[in-house]
Amino acid sequence: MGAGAEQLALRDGAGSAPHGGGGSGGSCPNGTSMCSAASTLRLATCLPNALERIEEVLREGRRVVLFLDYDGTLSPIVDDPDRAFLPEATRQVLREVASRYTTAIVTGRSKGKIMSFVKLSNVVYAGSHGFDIDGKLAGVGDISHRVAFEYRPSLVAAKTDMEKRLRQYAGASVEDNTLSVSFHYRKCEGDQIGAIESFVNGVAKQHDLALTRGKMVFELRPRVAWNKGKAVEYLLKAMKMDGEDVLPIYVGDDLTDEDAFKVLRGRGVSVIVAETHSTRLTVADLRVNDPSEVRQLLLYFARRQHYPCTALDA
Ligand SMILES: O=P(O)(O)OC[C@H]1O[C@H](O[C@H]2O[C@H](CO)[C@@H](O)[C@H](O)[C@H]2O)[C@H](O)[C@@H](O)[C@@H]1O
Repeated sequence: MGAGAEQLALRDGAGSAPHGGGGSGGSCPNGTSMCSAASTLRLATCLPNALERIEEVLREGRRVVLFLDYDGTLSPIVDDPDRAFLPEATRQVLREVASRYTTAIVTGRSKGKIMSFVKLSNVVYAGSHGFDIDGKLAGVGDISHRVAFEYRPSLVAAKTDMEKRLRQYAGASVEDNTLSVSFHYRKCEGDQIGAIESFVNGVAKQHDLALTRGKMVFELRPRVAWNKGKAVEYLLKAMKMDGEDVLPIYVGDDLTDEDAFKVLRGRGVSVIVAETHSTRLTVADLRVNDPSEVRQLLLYFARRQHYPCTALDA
């Protein structure tokens, strides 16, 4: 871990080093033992705000590479997954940030869908939870990597099975993310969720797929050892950004982002998007409140004066 991140942790009111280092239990306003140094998992609300600490993190001068989740991070959560558009102000600042720092979007969305939402050519896209990577960086060239595409027929079959049962679960919808399939229950009655989970679990078993959980969504994906964390490791190498002089920063809100947070322990800085009333446990180092604070964080990168630029086309 970079010294900056370690200092951050030790000075944090939460009192624990995020990467298993020292420090004593501290004064988290929530007063919970989850904030103690002995625990790796901490309440998100115990974490310092990234907007207050980012300058300190960057002081050591490592070259920054940014990994950004989409839903709930760049784009606010909305009821209809097809209408989770990127706010125009965020697109503008993201374009600017990506012209200065190597930037990748790591999302559960299909690659096609995320490209249609973000509409920027100077970022790398890791769709389907990192199973489907595509992008082009000046000085590096094409970055393209698809994992477990042989599972596509099983995913299509699972999607068909789930669609057939949609009428039974009012409000539910199915989303094809190419190398994962989402079953959304945000608009379903609360008492249906148990039945939905058993149903989706059955479909997962039938087609030999893995089941993961997100924000009011169950997701089926190939049963292989790959996730957003593996995608980040792959990308760091492919981007030629895997040296000790590099500081990877990952911002995300969902459970699937924890895989990436874990990979960055001892190596980078992870920022969870979680509101002040959140009960979420996380291995992240820092927190921001919501996508508008993510935009403020990006704005900080866009406006920063003295920085080692890492986007090779800048
Ligand atoms: O990795 P992410 O970019 O965070 O994608 C994870 C899932 O996000 C989307 O679902 C979530 O956002 C929707 C729109 O705000 C919301 O309606 C839904 O309840 C959330 O779970 C997306 O639709 C999924 O396919 C992604 O896997």
